[in-house]
Amino acid sequence: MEISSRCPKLPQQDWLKILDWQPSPQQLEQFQNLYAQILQGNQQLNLTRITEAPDFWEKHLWDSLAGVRPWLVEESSLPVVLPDDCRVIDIGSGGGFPGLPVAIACSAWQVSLLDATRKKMAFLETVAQALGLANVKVICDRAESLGQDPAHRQQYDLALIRAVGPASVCAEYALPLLKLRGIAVLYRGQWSEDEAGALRAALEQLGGEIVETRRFKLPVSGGERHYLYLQKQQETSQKFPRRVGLPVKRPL
Ligand SMILES: C[S@@+](CC[C@H](N)C(=O)[O-])C[C@H]1O[C@@H](n2cnc3c(N)ncnc32)[C@H](O)[C@@H]1O
Repeated sequence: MEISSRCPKLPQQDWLKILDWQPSPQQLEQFQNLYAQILQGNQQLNLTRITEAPDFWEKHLWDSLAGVRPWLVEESSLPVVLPDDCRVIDIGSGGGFPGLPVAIACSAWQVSLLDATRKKMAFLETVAQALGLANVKVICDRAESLGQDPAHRQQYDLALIRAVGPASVCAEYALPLLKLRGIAVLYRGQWSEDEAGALRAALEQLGGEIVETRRFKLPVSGGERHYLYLQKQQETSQKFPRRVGLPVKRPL
């Protein structure tokens, strides 16, 4: 492919480090093509500031997959078994992270990428096609609206959400979209007990619980990452998510 040949090569080592998972040759090629597509899309759209190959590999690919490691390596201690054709939603997907790397790694999963920005979503549609990802769907909407739409409310086994806002806002976006017992993965950098306390208070109102918190160091830069696993224990009250803008303006 012409784009790939002009694109720097991604580092190939270290996938196994901490992640305990190794992509197939086809998946490696899809990751490389994803990198090429994102670099090209970045010329028109403000998709990401992470463009150097080692950074892209670590902060977009590796980090995206670290959040779903419990299912990648089938050693999950989480109280949920995801179905083979797991329905996943990546909320505030932006340039396609973590949803696209997850769709590449878990090809049986049905991954919906949700973002409010139409141009980014149109771009992600073309990327999914170029990569041959038949398991990816793109939705252009606000999380607050989708969470009140019966076609999407309580329809997902797994919600992924990275860099979209404070944890309680992410929880208000994610919990209504989950099936009962479904899991939301909150991708965080630093994480404190104070933040955990605020999140627990929000989850009490939303019918969820933090069932696990995992901490990893990124394999190259050593940056700290936390992955929070929230489970929906009870149906979320119909009053959540609140109307567009309110979760951010007045976090739970
Ligand atoms: C900082 S970017 C993060 C993108 C990606 N998740 C990542 O980690 O690279 C945040 C994205 O969330 C989207 N977003 C923020 N609030 C949203 C909402 N309420 N509904 C849908 N998308 C939202 C924005 O349009 C933006 O693309």
